[in-house]
Amino acid sequence: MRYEFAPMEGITGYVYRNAHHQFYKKIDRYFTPFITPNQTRKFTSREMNDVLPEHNQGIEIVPQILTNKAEDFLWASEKLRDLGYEEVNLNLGCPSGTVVTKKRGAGFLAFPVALDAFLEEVCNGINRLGMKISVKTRVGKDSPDEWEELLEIYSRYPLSELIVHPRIQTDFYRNHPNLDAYELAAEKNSSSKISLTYNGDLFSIQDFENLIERFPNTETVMMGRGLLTNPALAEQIEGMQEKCGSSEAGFCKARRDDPCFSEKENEEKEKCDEKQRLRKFHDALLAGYSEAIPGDRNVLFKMKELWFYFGQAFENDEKALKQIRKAVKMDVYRDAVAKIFSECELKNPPGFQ
Ligand SMILES: Cc1cc2nc3c(=O)[nH]c(=O)nc-3n(C[C@H](O)[C@H](O)[C@H](O)COP(=O)(O)O)c2cc1C
Repeated sequence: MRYEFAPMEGITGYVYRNAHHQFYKKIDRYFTPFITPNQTRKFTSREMNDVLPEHNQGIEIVPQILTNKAEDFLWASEKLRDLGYEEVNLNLGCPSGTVVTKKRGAGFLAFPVALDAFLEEVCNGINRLGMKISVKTRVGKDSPDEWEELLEIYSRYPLSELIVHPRIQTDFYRNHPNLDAYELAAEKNSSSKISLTYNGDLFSIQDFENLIERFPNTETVMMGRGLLTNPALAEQIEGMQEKCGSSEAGFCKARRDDPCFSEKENEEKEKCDEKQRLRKFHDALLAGYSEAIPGDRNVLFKMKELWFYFGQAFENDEKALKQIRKAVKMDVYRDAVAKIFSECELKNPPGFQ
C-alpha cells in the first residue's frame, strides 16, 4: 500500500511536513497546499518558501496548483520544474465559496467543456516540459450525476494519478464519501493506465479495513484529517498489514485473532510511547513555527489550529483544551500543553480496540 499525505491549506506547509517526516514514517508523498498562480507571474513568499528544495530535504513532495487558466498552470509548472520538481497536481476539489465562484477547484467541475480544453492544453504543455500531472478531484459540483462525464474526460488524458475525494462541492466535508461514485471510478479505471487513489474519511484502521474490503485492489490511499489527529495512522495501518503478512482484504480478521492484540500490557506501553512521540512532534512543530513565523501570536494561532485535530486524540481533555484555546501568551500555552500531556491519556487508536 502506498500512503499520501493530503494537501491542507494553512496546515501541511513545509514546517508541518518536515516535523511529520522526522517523527513518523510510511508516507510516500506529501502534497503541498495549493499554489494559485496569476498574472503577476510571481509566487507569493509563502508559496515560494513552501516549495524551496532546502525546505523539503529528503521528502517526496508534489506541489499542487489551483487555477482554471492553462497558461498560468504551465507557467507555475515550469517554475516548479526549475526548482527540481517532476510532477504537479491540479486541484479540482477545493469547495470554498471564494474559489468556486471563480470557477476554480471544485467549481471548475461544473464546466466540463472548458475543463476538457484546459486539460488538453495543460497536458500538452506538461509533456513539453518533461513533467507529469496528477489530478485531485471531487465527483461533481452539484450532483454525483456529473461524475460519469468527468471520468470520461479524465480517461482521455495521460494523468499520472487520479486522486478521488468522493464528495461533491456542496457537501464541503459533510455527509459521507460516496463510495458508489468511487466504485464507478474503480470500474472505469480498471482498464486504463491512470493510477487511482482513494481519499476521504480514513480516520482509523477500521475505516481503512472497510475500504479494502470493498475495494481490494486499492494500491494508494491519501489521508488528511486522520493523520492530523493521529500522525501515526499510516504506520499503524501498515503495521497491521505487515503483522498479518498480507496486504489483502482479510488481514483484519487475522489481526483480531492474533493473541498479542488482546494483551492489555502491550497496548498500554504502546500508548505511552505514542504519547511521548506525539509530544516530541508537537515540540518540533512549535520550534519550527517559532523560527518561521514572526511573533508569538501568529505561532500560537498555528498551534491552536492544530489542536483542533490533536485534541481529538486525547481522553478527558476538555479542560486542558480550553486553556490552550484561551492562551494568548506563549508560557500559558506551554503550561496548558504540559498539562494535557501529563494528565490526559491518548484514546485507544480505534484499530487497537
Ligand atoms: C483545513 C483544510 C485544508 C485543505 N486544503 C486543501 C488544499 O490545499 N488542497 C486540496 O486539494 N485539498 C485540501 N483540503 C482537502 C483535503 O486534502 C482532503 O481532500 C479532505 O480533507 C478529505 O480527506 P480526509 O477525510 O482524509 O481529511 C483541505 C481540507 C481541510 C480540512
